[in-house]
Amino acid sequence: MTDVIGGAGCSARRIGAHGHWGGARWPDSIVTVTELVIETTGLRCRYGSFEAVRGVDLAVRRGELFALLGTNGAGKTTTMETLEGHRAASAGTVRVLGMDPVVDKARLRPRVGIMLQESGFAGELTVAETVELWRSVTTGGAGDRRGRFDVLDALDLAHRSGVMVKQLSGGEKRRLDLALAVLTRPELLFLDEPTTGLDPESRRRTWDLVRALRGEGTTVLLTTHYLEEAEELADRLAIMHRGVVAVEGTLGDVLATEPSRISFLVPDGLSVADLPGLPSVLSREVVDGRVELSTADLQQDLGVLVGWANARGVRLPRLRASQASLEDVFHNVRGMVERAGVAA
Ligand SMILES: Nc1ncnc2c1ncn2[C@@H]1O[C@H](COP(=O)(O)OP(=O)(O)OP(=O)(O)O)[C@@H](O)[C@H]1O
Repeated sequence: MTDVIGGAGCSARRIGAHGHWGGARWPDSIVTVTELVIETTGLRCRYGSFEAVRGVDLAVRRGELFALLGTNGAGKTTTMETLEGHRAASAGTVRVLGMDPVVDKARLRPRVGIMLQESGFAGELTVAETVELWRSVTTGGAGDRRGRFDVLDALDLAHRSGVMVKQLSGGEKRRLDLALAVLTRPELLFLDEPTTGLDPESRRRTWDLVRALRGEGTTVLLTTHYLEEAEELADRLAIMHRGVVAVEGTLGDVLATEPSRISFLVPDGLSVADLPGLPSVLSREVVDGRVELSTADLQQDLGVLVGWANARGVRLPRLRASQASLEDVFHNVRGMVERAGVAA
């Protein structure tokens, strides 16, 4: 099991809990009764003497979209390439659709769609020829001929069918990569940074297509550097740093691992000493007359504070309350990993 902890009262799994997954709402029964399309246990991957992935446990359930986020060099691509069967694990177990992705690569290929960071298709072929070639490689020529036009259409590439791949723009190439990955309507789709370099409209189209596939039951493992992409699409997500998973769960679970904030100006005629004590406050600072609180339970502390003020007819000038953002959590993963004592 990866070395992770759960924050009190939330079901995210977070690194540093002395070898067990914590979190009150993470019932084992869910994991055991739901079919796992991807499962790794203690996954480790080496490049020579350098260990890029250092004991990762992943459990991706059928039909969910799981986002793998992380700092540069965290090991996301290495993990994905191992799941795709492109490299062997140096330790741990890996199951994809119940099979070993290296040993059973040929059996997995028709069921899995892969969008790599770099595709490397022949530049001299047209878009249509590339799609046709890829269709015959992956399905032996069988399959739905109409489907290929639908997917080119969905990604706004139909009008570029007769253009050579080398003449496509970077964003168009990326969209072609995605079109090829989804051509056979795979059960499982690996998307490695699918929207890097795309303009906002193309990104939106890509999200729509991914959502539609997920709606049809496709399981998706996505890596991305765009936090809003994970927020938009992911059922669950994990954030990696230096080869380990720092935190994992639904977006809500992951956000709940970081304190929320409340701030307001000290009301006229009162001093800081007059303010009420709040049950879940973690820290309190007063800067230039502004009270800044961090809290483990925003709803509870905000309720107590506002209730106190209303009962006394006190206004709390420039009152602001905000939950932690995914960016806040992301910024703290380095610290989480270091505090857990597993930094490389
Ligand atoms: N072929 C290789 N030989 C040696 N080291 C490698 C090789 N490929 C990757 N690495 C190293 O392994 C670590 C993990 O790399 P990986 O590409 O998996 O990270 P990543 O999380 O996908 O990073 P990024 O977000 O920057 O793309 C990095 O430190 C990288 O330098």
